[in-house]
Amino acid sequence: MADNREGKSILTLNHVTKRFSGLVAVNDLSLDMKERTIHALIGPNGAGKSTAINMITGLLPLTEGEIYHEDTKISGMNAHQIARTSCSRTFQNLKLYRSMTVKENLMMGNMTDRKQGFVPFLFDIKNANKEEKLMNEKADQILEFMGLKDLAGEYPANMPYGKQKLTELARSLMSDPRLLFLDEPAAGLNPSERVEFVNIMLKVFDSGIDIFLIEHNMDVIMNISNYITVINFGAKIAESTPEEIQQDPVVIKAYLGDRYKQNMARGASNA
Ligand SMILES: Nc1ncnc2c1ncn2[C@@H]1O[C@H](COP(=O)(O)OP(=O)(O)OP(=O)(O)O)[C@@H](O)[C@H]1O
Repeated sequence: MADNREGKSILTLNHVTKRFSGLVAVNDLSLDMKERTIHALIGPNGAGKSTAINMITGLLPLTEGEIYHEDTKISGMNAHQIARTSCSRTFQNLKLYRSMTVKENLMMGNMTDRKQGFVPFLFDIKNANKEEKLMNEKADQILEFMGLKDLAGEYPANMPYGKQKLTELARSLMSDPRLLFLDEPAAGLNPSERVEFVNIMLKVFDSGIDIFLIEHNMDVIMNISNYITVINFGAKIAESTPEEIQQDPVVIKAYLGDRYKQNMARGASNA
């Protein structure tokens, strides 16, 4: 896929830093994600990836710096305000409601992102009924799109982990995002679930939603991302296309390791 570096910026981080008392978790990180791309943020454990995504989506305040979604400054906004700028996310650890069915989880996801909040919804019965009908239809469409229609009435605990992950992704689509943040979407998936998830991610991208993702699985990263930013100890050490990143000696030393390089060489000679 083309990396679209000349395109319009959809997410911009300007000199973003996060300090937890003495520890610098994210250190002067700048990044420019272009629209119509899948942009990956990678790095070793503890490099600061989750902290970065938590700041971008409003779960953590920045210590320094600024973040923009297109031309809107989103640093300083809370998570709900940022969600209303057409950003949506999934989490490293699933956050599904265990006592609700798959479809109820989708509808609840939309409820928490509602523009007027939850309380007016409770008192405005006429509009609430209309809105519930629309949400119902939308949930059905998304479940169909994601291949989850047959599981609409199922409870998450009764489903394989891969389907639970897909349910979380489906719920994140209920708010009509333009930009989707995925925090380790392939973690815990078996190889066939991983293939299914990647295919669905690409389908979501093809539907017009740009994707920013954190992921440790290099097959996933190298196969689907257009552009990669690599961080180590909170600071950016490289950014480029997947082809260039996997050849970058600094990235190999800090993260990918010599074993990855040898596997790549073996793969190339077997091709
Ligand atoms: N709330 C917190 N308070 C103090 N330190 C924190 C907090 N959250 C994260 N850290 C520290 O900040 C650093 C970056 O952590 P972070 O979870 O962002 O890394 P990561 O790259 O997402 O790691 P992983 O790949 O293991 O998920 C780590 O040293 C971590 O211990």
